[in-house]
Amino acid sequence: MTQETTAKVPLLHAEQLSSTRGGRVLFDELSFQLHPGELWQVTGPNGAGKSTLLRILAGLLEPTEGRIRFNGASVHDNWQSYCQQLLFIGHKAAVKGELTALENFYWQQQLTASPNTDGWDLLEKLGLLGLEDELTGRLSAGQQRRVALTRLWANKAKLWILDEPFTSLDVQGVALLQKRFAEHLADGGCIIFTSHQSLTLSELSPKLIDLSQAAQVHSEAAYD
Ligand SMILES: Nc1ncnc2c1ncn2[C@@H]1O[C@H](COP(=O)(O)OP(=O)(O)OP(=O)(O)O)[C@@H](O)[C@H]1O
Repeated sequence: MTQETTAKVPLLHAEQLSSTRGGRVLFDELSFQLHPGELWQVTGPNGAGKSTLLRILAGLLEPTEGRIRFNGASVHDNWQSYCQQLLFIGHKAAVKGELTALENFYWQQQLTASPNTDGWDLLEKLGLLGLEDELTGRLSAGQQRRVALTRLWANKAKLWILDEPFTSLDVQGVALLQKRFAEHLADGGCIIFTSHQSLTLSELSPKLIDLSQAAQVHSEAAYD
């Protein structure tokens, strides 16, 4: 295989995905390809099917039709290796409330056998120093979101699927997360996420999947 051919193999290939929920077609025959270093944003109004699409990509929900390939291989037939390359964070913070921020981080790190990241450095980076002894369940929504986002440092997955990762974050938190996005993309990772807001970091220029209409528009264009 030539280098040129290799470069064209998408990390994630969604083929002809359709989803009908509650008798309503959310999207139909949706196809797109995520290549290393690419950032994709799923947009659309409340109820358009953004979370549904991400849950399908993460293997948590079956599509009505269609299939997904990772590195050219069917996700369905290679489930275990897909899971090792995938980081999914849903729209709820999904942290363990009875653990501290540091314990949540170490738990995630062990779960994913990730390279060493210093937990204290990360707490400082995420503005959580001073709260290290507090149970995560007693932190504010934005602080809990920051604890959840420690997973982005405690994981070596290539593909990030993030549902509303900016929810509850303050301006500084949003900036920090965007910077982390840029690092991951520069490392050859790719990210697909939902958000009702536009990104502000100039180096991030997502491709858009717009689920505004049942027959959604797939746009290659980034923000203006
Ligand atoms: N378990 C379910 N059974 C049936 N329908 C569901 C189920 N979960 C969600 N839906 C429906 O699927 C549609 C899409 O929901 P989804 O959560 O994907 O939308 P969304 O675009 O992420 O919305 P939001 O911007 O509000 O987060 C909604 O109409 C919702 O009611």
